[in-house]
Amino acid sequence: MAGCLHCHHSGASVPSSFNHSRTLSLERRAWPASTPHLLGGQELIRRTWGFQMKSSNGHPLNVVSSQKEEQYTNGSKVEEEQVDSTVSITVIGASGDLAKKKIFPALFALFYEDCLPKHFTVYGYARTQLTDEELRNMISKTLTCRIDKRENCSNKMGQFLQRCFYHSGQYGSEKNFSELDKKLKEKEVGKLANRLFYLSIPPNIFVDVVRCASRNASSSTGWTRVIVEKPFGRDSQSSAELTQSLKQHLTEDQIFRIDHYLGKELVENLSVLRFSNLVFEPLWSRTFIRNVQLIFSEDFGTEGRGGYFDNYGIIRDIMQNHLLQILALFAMETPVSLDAEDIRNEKVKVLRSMRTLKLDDVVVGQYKGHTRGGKSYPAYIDDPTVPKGSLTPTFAAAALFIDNARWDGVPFLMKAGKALHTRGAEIRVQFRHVPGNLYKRNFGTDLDKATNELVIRVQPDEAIYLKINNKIPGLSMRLDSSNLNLLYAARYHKEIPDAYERLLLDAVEGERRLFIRSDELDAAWAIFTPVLKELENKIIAPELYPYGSRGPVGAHYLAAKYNVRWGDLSS
Ligand SMILES: NC(=O)C1=CN([C@@H]2O[C@H](COP(=O)(O)OP(=O)(O)OC[C@H]3O[C@@H](n4cnc5c(N)ncnc54)[C@H](OP(=O)(O)O)[C@@H]3O)[C@@H](O)[C@H]2O)C=CC1
Ligand SMILES: O=C1O[C@H](COP(=O)(O)O)[C@@H](O)[C@H](O)[C@H]1O
Repeated sequence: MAGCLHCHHSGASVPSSFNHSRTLSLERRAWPASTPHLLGGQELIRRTWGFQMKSSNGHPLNVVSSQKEEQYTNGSKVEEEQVDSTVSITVIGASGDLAKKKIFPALFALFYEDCLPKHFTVYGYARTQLTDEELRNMISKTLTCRIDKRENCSNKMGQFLQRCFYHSGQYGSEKNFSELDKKLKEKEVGKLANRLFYLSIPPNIFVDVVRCASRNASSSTGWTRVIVEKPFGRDSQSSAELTQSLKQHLTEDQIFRIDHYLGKELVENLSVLRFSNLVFEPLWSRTFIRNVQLIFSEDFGTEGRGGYFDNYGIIRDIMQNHLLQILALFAMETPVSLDAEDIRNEKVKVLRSMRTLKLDDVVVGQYKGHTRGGKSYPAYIDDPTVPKGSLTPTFAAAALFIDNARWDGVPFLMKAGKALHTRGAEIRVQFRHVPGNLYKRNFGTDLDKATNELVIRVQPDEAIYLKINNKIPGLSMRLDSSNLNLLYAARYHKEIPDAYERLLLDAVEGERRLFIRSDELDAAWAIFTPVLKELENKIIAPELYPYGSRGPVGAHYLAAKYNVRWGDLSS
């Protein structure tokens, strides 16, 4: 584990679980040791290992083989101090885009950095018929080594691939999951077995998989956790139904709802920036901040994912989750500690203090075909997987408000779009004007140009910069706006890990801070559901914008309504 400098990023009170031959008492517990569980109609108080006993539907999840102080593996008593543990990571939907593009590469990166436990196995599961070797071939094409550490790269890849296996099965087949269980057990023999399932599949089969996995492939000696990919429903109701269905088979503690934006380096840094710098924290309120902007743009369309996207649209795809999560982290009160529950409690409070979004405060757009420099770019509706005449927005801008003492009246503007002129994600904080500014004359009439602005560029070219007013050197008194610039590439000569690496590692460690709790999800949907319904019921036509442009002009009118100018226009 020497190479993994992860330990542990939050500095939270949770012990590291990377001590392979650690004592069981160090094991992260799914339940406090005295949590009551229903078992066969009787309530038992577990005072032993704290592993969860069973799901609410009566099926075992993390069943411990003994109620006594001893731990048994394959019938033989294992002394507390001697048990080695292993983690089996099963990627459900292993043949898919996300698995190939993100999950397997992230797992390899963790292995490469010595961040995975000593004993681990990766299983791919999908309907596609593949042999272990075929899976390895498929994965190997997407693995890369850190640019700054190429030593032993091919050796490491070989070692990693030897730990990868495949099982073909149907998503709703208990029999197929029992077969998987048997294979997992063969690799886990003699060890305390922890299991992580990653649902990298379309949402309509989430519940089937969770049912089959919890009934037939839960660990009988260690923990079982499930990472669930978005979308978590389409609105409040469907999200609540999904949560309820998942909770028939899993407890909330076992569900790791992933929002990969929370795993991005600069989003993770947001709290550090604010809570550990005296120059920022006192300014973090309506007293000094005029508006906050959360901007996401992609310079490509929905090509290849139109089928999925058309059912969701950009508000559900980006705003309700990624941008809203950033907003909650940005605006929360100081948590009691860095513990996951303390942070998530504060995020929920922000979300619940937010005003329900109104139609008047939303602008929607959709990209249309465009020819530039002899090259043609398709319209959204040219995608063969998108229904003709679709009104699904590929762009949206929205003005949101947090009705609490800290943020009363401060507009939080969001803008997200596909097929725009650039790719990026950033947080822009525009500060108020300096009262009675002595240098007012030097800015001419446009005081907004003198606004201090803090920019947190999440991607690409990660950076934090602060626009300040400065005297241009020389004999005259002329001012300009310059940047105090922290460009990550110049400051840190280290490759930034992919968001999925951080999140997978957290899930293995049982760190829930960067995963979405069900009450957060409910609060998030409550903000957006009414407007989503209204857009659909009133059949609101999106404003068309050319592929590769800056998006609909309506976004500027919306900002102007709140006396805001989008900060990305001047960059
Ligand atoms: N791709 C991305 O960039 C992102 C994806 N996500 C989410 O991650 C999850 C996985 O995404 P992605 O990999 O793109 O999805 P895919 O469409 O590639 O599906 C993954 C696998 O699921 C199986 N599958 C696909 N459609 C069906 C179906 N209708 N019924 C049963 N099985 C099906 C296929 O495997 P087989 O046929 O072999 O069983 C496929 O390889 C989704 O929930 C998606 O919303 C989230 C963020 C980004
Ligand atoms: O969740 C999603 O995110 C991607 C953008 O992620 P990024 O890390 O590449 O910025 C987006 O393309 C996709 O539509 C959405 O589902």
